Amino acid sequence: MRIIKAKDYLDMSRKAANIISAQIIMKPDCVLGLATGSSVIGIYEKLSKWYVKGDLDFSKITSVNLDEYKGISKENKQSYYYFMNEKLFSKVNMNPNQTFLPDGMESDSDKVCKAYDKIIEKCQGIDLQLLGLGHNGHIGFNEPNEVFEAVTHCVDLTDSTINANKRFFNNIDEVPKQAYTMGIKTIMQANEIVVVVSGADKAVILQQAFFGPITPKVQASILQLHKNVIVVADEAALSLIESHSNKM
Ligand SMILES: N[C@@H]1[C@@H](O)[C@H](O)[C@@H](COP(=O)(O)O)O[C@@H]1O
Repeated sequence: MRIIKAKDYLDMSRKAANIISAQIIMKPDCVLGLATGSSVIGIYEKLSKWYVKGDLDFSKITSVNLDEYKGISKENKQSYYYFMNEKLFSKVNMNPNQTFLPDGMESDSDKVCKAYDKIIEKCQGIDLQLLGLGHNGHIGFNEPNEVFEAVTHCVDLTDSTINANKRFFNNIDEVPKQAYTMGIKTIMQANEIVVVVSGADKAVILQQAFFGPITPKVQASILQLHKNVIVVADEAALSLIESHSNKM
């Protein structure tokens, strides 16, 4: 695992966007595993700008997103589909037939999850997986658990996640209680993983996830076992980590 220290959110976004750009330039038909959340917005802004400048071409890229709320339509502004479309897909020349998220409107969980795993399987491997880090250590919507779930599944969101995400909704009752998420095995099979973490409020969980014991109670801790993980974090998020740590 490599940790790249960024000055602040903007610097973190620029550094992470550079890693993703390098992937796109070196392999124009790569498969990107994409994420939602505040931590990745700056990255999508950079990638969109570089596309407009003519530096990046997304036409051959395939993307598979980590997760989607259950019971929310694509048109709903809080859906992850809407987020991805607004922040990235509509800003670059991605082929809409090659961007995938779990179908939040399908109530048959088994059907959605199996269909999504088929899509991922057809991609023949994720070249680069982008991840944010939840305050409870979740990646995608893999919430603290007794086990690491392997493939796409339906999750009951924890109160802390519902609470953290209520800022995007009119009130807490509107926050969906369930979501579909890619599993840990699928994430771990990605060739390269880039985790972005920003802010003092993520300092404790960053320390637990990357320097604590590997446990399904902190799902991100499994990333310590991946051979090619880059954590791009700002100074505030890294404030509890000794700068002489051999991971930095
Ligand atoms: N499902 C998403 C995660 O994929 C994301 O990493 C996390 C952190 O979000 P933020 O970057 O806004 O802190 O939030 C959500 O719950």
